[in-house]
Amino acid sequence: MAEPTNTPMPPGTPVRSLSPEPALPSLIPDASKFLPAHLRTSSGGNAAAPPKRPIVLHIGDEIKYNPKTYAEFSTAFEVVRPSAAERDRPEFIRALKERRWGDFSAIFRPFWGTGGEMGRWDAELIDLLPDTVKVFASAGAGFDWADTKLLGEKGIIYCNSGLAAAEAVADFAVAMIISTFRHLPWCISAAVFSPTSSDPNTPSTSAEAFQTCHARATAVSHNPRGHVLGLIGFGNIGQQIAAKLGHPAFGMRIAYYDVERKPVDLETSLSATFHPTLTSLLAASDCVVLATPASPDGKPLITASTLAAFQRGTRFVNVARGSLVDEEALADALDNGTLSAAALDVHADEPRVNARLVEMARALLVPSSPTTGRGASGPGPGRVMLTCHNAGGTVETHIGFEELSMRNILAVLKGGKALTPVNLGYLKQGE
Ligand SMILES: O=CC(=O)O
Repeated sequence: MAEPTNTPMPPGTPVRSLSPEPALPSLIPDASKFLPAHLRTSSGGNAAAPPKRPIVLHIGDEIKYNPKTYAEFSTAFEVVRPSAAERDRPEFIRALKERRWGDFSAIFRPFWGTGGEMGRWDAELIDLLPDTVKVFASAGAGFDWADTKLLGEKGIIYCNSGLAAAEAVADFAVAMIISTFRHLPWCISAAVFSPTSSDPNTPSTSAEAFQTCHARATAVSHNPRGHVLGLIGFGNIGQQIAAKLGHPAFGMRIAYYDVERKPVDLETSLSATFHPTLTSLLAASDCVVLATPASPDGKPLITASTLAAFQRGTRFVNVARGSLVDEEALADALDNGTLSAAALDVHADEPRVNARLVEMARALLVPSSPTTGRGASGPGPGRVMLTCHNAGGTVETHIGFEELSMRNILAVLKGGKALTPVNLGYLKQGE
């Protein structure tokens, strides 16, 4: 996303795009060779001797995919990697207090699955950072695991890696959007159904489940073409979803809401219609997709009150953050027909998934009066698709996470500009 879009919005601003926009040159260099990492694992002993090169605190797994960039990175910097035990929050705090890793200049988290063991980067951790820290570059499009405002106020630029994840997230969103139109969870689960329930509405044999689905899914399934896809957040991810599902491919009509209206030529190239308010977007959409970062205050955007603005029978997809959705209100909306289907990759209380939504995802209930889709009311089969925060998770994303995080640190510590900063708005002038 262009820097302004990715800069934190003023308090109270509702949404912005999930990922940065500037086109980077390929983030995926030759990854064919595995470079043994020249890493110094902290011994847990005394502070390091004064460094000749800036120290980079590398949290999480070793670099796997980008040997060329890592060779440059580890030549330019002294890379210090705390052990797994040191990344546990109490030990991490102890180490920061002891200045065990010296006066480091950057924090580097190249992976998504590791490096977060110390928990949220809140005031407790940030206040312990040495004044030398200039940049924190991390894997991940989302950045709700760090108080980026406080980091900015301390003069530390936080760079996310949404750009590297955008294609994977957009691809996954496409699958989820199609699922809401075609009731894929029903089609999949009926084919592999094994009867366990005594519920009279539930098919009692797998053959019956198969035939029921085969016969009845038609009545509630629709082609996406011509339907309005309402994107909340129109950064790199939202734009890629629009490009994949709009004209000429799937022929959906693209609408979006973002804190910043995008340039007209971009709107034109994606045939996207801007809505100045969330309510107006919701009222116009046949399928609403969340592609925006978590609210800075952690509050949900999709609540009973915003759900009231949806058209009856709308579909809903979340590939952004679970905290953006009041899941009980969402389950109510599925129960009362406000929503005809939902697909959620992210959940409010991961790794736990809302029990009502799980029940709906498992349901093989036959609709008592199949409708034409919109306006389907009451529990219906296959209306909820739930996945395990998988949208961004591809090898290509991880190659990009590593590369982009290193490039951000190289840029900032060599006196240049961060590539994908998200908190410049909180840095004092001149920093
Ligand atoms: O959720 C995934 C990410 O933040 O990249």
